[in-house]
Order: sequence, then structure tokens, then C-alpha cells
Amino acid sequence: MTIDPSQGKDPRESTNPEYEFDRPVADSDAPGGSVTESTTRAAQQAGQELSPAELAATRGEHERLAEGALVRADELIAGYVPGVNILNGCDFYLQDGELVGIIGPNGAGKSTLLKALFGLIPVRSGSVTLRGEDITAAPAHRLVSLGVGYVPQNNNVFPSLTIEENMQMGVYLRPKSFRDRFDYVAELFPMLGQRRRTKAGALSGGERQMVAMGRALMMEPSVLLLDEPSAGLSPAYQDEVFIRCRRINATGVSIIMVEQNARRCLQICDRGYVLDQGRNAYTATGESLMHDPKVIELYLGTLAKAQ
Ligand SMILES: Nc1ncnc2c1ncn2[C@@H]1O[C@H](COP(=O)(O)OP(=O)(O)OP(=O)(O)O)[C@@H](O)[C@H]1O
Repeated sequence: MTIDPSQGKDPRESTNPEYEFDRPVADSDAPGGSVTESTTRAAQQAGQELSPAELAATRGEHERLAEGALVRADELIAGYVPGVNILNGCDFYLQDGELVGIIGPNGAGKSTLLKALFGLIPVRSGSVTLRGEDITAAPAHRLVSLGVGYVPQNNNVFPSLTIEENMQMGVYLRPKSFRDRFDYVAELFPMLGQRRRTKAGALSGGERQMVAMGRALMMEPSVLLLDEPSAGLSPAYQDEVFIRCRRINATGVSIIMVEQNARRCLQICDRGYVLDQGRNAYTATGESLMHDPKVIELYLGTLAKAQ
């Protein structure tokens, strides 16, 4: 299997380390149309409880935009400890072909949302669907066979196995497709092909991240869930990971990415969610969120202001 080189090029992908894009992103680029008004309104409300009327309006907007979504979550309530909810009525959607970033303060529940989508924590109420099919709390092996790949933040490789063996683990449900899939993955991450006999435990953090993403891609997922893929990496490797994410997305894989590096995440994503206290405060194009004064003040910090 080969990758069309033209697919790897994306106007949002740049060699400039600051990822300054030459394409102006209009609000109308957002799936479902203009989001400026709702962004501004919601930004003004960030950190505040929504009134019942505001909540109804937000849900109505979600209902409209989430129609026909590839992945959709509605009013998710979930947590780890009995009686303590981390997700507090979270709505989310991913349209086919999108790269969606989830940002927000520490402890907002970003990773928890990803785990709830992948059935790794009990959902107390609400639902998750994939192409309209209910997958709430479906076991991981079923989700993988339905085309969902998940890359956790930590412990995401088998350190005692070689790169090639890690890739074989990724495709254990369809071992016959190993060669084709490995060719595809090695085109995206040449290092994985070049160092296929190296033990994953001997790799740097950035290289391990590529192994983890490569392994998830072995099953030919249609949607990839990435939990903080740039965490703990040097700036150069972070850039590399973000560029690879765009390339993977350009080959037709829809991506949901949780990121601490909010600015970089918003720069590469089609659309972002700002999660606050387990509830998605709002969603808009990455470009809109990046320039929203309230988002800058609350989530992108003084560094973003200076840029
Ligand atoms: N296994 C767990 N058991 C109990 N509580 C947990 C567990 N994992 C996370 N939490 C709690 O859930 C809350 C949300 O954590 P989560 O990791 O989803 O946040 P986050 O938005 O991804 O933040 P960060 O960027 O800091 O990782 C936190 O208060 C955290 O302490």
C-alpha cells in the first residue's frame, strides 16, 4: 500500500516551527457554518455555570452540528470514584475527516473524555455513538474491530519487543495484513522501517510515540484517539508529532487529539473543544479559538498573548 505524496501536503502543515499558516481560516470553514457568535457568547461564560436557557441553546447547537457525525457523545457523565463525576454532561462530535483537538486546564477531564469514548471508564449516563451505532462502554477489542484506534499517553509500547513485534501486536486481529499495513506505517514513520529490529525500550520518548501511533494505525482505523501525543517530548519532536498527525489525517483518518500544548494543537486542528470542569465550554475552528481573547486569557496564557 502506498501513500499519495500529494496527500501528505496540507496547507496547514508548515516547516515553520511556529506553524504560521498562509491560509486565512474563515468561520464558515467550521463544519456546520459560522461559530463566531456562539464562540464569543460561550467564551464570555467560560468558568461560569450556564443557566437552563443557555444550556438548552448550547445543546440545540450541538444537536444541529453533530448530525451525521462519525463519533458523537451526548451528555456524558462519567468518573472514576463512586459519587464523583469528572465528566459533567459533556457533548462532543467528530465529523468524518476532521482533526479535532481538545484543550483545557489541568484536571478538566480531557483524558477522561477520551477514555469514556473508548469505553475505558464507566459511563454513568449519556451515550457514545460511532456512525450512529451505540458504542457506549463497548469493549476495546470491539472498538478496534470497528475501526477505532486509541493511543494512551503513557505505557503505550511493549518495551521488551522490537518495533516490528510491536507492529505485529497492533494487527493481531488481522495478521495477514501485516506486510501491507507495515509498509503504510513505515511510509508515514520511516524510522519504524529502518529500525524495525530495535527494541522499543531502547527508543527515545519521541520515537516511542511514533511506535505507539504506528501500532494503532496497523489496524487501519478510521478514527484515532490520541492522548497528549506531544507530552514529554522535546520541541523538535513535538513538531514532528504534530506534522505526522496532519499527514495521518490527510490519508483519511479522522483524529481526536487531547493536548496540553494548546497553541500548537489549535494551529493544526480543524476544530477545537475547550473543556472546562468536565463540560465542553465551547467549540469552534482552531483558528477562531486561537484568536479568541477569552481563550487566550484563560487557556493559552501570557506566551500566546505575546505572540
Ligand atoms: N484513575 C483515576 N482515578 C481517580 N481519579 C482520576 C483518575 N484519573 C484521573 N482522575 C481525576 O480526574 C480528573 C480529570 O483528570 P484528567 O486526566 O481527565 O484531566 P485532564 O484534563 O486530562 O488533565 P491533565 O492535562 O492534567 O492530564 C482529575 O481530577 C484527576 O485527578
